[in-house]
Amino acid sequence: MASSIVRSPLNPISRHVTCKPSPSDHRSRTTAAAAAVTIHQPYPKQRRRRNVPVLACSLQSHNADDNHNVVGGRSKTELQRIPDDSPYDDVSKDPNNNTNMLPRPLSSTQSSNSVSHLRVAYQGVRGAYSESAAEKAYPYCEAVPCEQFETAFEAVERWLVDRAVLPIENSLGGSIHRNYDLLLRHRLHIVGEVKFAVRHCLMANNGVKLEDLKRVLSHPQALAQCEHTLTRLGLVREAVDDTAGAAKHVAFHKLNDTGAVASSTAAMIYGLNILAQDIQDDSDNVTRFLMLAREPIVPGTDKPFKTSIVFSLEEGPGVLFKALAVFALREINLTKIESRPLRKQLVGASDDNNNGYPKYFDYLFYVDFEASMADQNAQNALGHLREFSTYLRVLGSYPVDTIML
Ligand SMILES: O=C(O)C(=O)C[C@]1(C(=O)O)C=C[C@@H](O)C=C1
Repeated sequence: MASSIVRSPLNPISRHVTCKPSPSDHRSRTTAAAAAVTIHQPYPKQRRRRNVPVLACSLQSHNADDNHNVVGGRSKTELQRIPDDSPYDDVSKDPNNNTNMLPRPLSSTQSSNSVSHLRVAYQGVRGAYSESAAEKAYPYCEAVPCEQFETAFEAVERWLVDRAVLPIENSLGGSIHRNYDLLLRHRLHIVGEVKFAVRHCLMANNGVKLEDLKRVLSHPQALAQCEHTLTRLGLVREAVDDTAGAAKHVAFHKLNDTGAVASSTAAMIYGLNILAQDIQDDSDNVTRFLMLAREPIVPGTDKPFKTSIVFSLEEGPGVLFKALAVFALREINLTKIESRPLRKQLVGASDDNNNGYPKYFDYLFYVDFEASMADQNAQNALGHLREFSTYLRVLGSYPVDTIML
């Protein structure tokens, strides 16, 4: 009986050549960034205007049509706006003195589903739960598939898309640590959250029966969420980049001893047969996704807001207790706390010595609390926390998602 997860040697999504832009050359950066979008249209019937995947590494296109698709309904000049880390973000250095290049704060309604024509990056291929979450967050959006989580962050930073929607925690599998780390590494802002009910199906090619299956492919989180069923069936588990990518791989290679764990939407898109439905260990299986943008939203007090922060603490007894007490004292409810190893170069901390011994186990604490940054109580709590934190960053203050889909 299989108990371990093995990483599939096959990457079902990426079959691409690299062409990295030079970081020093703005022109080559924007051109290469635009060329990072390549054509993949294996499914002729599309529900709505879809874009082509953003790849982890750029592919220089030689096809004139590719360039047309890169634009995806927007003008090329729009896509070639200056990225956030550009030397031109100070308008005085912009040769065209174009003030439109300056980021504008979003209003809290812009973070919500009232915005149309947005291009929204998600990780995975069509049929991934992240795509559905992106469509819940921005119902009229153009969902843009990305190879990796990091690609989605970069797509926003390079103005290839307007937002990214990425999973951060699941009620059965826990935190998606990679995205916590990427939130710190990148300078995007959390502008909203989406909670999405994840209902997994076991699927295979037509004619393949449950008893024919020897192994099953899926995202590691999805495999973990279906632990009981997969163990009962005695299937060898193989981890791939996303659930829909697993379904696509099984269909594309016409595998007859391998199934996939993915959504019913993925089964439909890739023409697979659903052998078992709702195979997650708990019927209440919810993934929380974050909506990310280049600019923060203006926090309000007109509806329930949540704020996400990250901080590190001075060394000493009871410091974490004191840090959490700043919220308890003000009756601010914490909804999530996560700790991750602190990589000093990311927060600019100095190399500490612990009584002459080097310190290897420094941590960052990610906390979500139920208050808006427009609320004086929350401002006071953070002012208090700053007194004994060595690093503090507000990742975003955004409306709470109260509608479960
Ligand atoms: O693979 C997908 O379909 C995803 O959207 C990714 C992901 C995740 O990373 O947690 C999202 C939701 C489910 O919990 C399983 C997988």
